[in-house]
Amino acid sequence: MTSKRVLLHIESLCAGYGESIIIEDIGFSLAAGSSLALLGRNGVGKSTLFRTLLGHARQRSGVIRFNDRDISGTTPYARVWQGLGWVPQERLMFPSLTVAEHLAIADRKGAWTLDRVYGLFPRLKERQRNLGGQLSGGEQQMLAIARALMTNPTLLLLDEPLEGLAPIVVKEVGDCIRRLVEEEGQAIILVEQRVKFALRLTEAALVLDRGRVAYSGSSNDLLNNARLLDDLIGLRSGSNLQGQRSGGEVRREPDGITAGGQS
Ligand SMILES: Nc1ncnc2c1ncn2[C@@H]1O[C@H](COP(=O)(O)OP(=O)(O)OP(=O)(O)O)[C@@H](O)[C@H]1O
Repeated sequence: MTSKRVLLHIESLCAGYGESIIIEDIGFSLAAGSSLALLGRNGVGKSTLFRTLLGHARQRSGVIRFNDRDISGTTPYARVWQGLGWVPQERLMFPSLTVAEHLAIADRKGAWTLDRVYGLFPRLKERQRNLGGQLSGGEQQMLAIARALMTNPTLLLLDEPLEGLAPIVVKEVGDCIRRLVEEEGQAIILVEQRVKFALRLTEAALVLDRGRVAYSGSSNDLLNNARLLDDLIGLRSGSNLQGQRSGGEVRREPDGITAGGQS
C-alpha cells in the first residue's frame, strides 16, 4: 500500500501578534486529501494557528511546509496562490455583489468549476442573481465556502462554519461540508465548536490547550473517549450537550447533524 503524500507539515511552530506568543511548539502533518479537526476551548489559539498558516499572524519560529515548499515568510497572497483556501469566521460578503459575481472574482483554474460548486450548493445556483446583502446567514456561509473553493485550494481552512446558524440551517450547511469531505475528497482543517460533528467528519484531531498541543491522534479514538474529551474540551460527551461557548453558555448539537454514518 502506498502512503499518501504529505500536504502540510508543521514543526516546532511558535507564533502570535507583535511581541505576544499565542501558539507554542505546535507540530503535525496532514496528508493530501485528508481532514483534521482543530479543537479546543475558546481562546486557545485555533484561529491564530489558521492566521499563522495564512501569513496573517507573526511566525516567530518553526517550519510550515505546504505542497513541498517552506511557505514561512511568504505573503498571504502567495500562500493562497500555493493552494491554501480560507473560510473566515466572519464570512466577509460584499453586500452589493451578486452570488455569481462573488464566485467569478474568486475563480481560478482547477478541478473546482462553477458547475461543480453549484452542484455542491444548489441553493446558491438558485440565488445566483441575489446580492450578498440579501442572503440568509446559511446562504452566506455556503457562499463563503463556495468562494473559497473557486480558488481551487488543495487545503481548505474552515473557521467555525456552523457558528451562529439556526439549527435547521446547521444541518443543511453541515451536510454540504460532509459531502465536500466524504464525496469530493477535499482536504480540510476544520475549527468547530460542534465537536462531535467535527470528530465524526474528520480522520484526525488536534486539540490545543493554551497554545500547545494537548491531543494529536485519531478523531474516532477521541470521539469514543468521553473522559478525555471532557478533560480536553470540557464536554459532557455522554450527554446530549455537545458544544460549549465561553461564559458557561452551552449549545446543543442537533441530532440530525451527523457525519461518517454515526449518530
Ligand atoms: N489580532 C490579535 N492581536 C492580539 N491578540 C490577539 C489577536 N487575535 C487574537 N488574539 C489573542 O490570541 C488568543 C487566542 O485567540 P484565538 O482567536 O486564536 O483563539 P481561538 O481558539 O480561535 O478562540 P475562539 O474559539 O474563541 O475563536 C486570545 O488570547 C486572543 O485574545
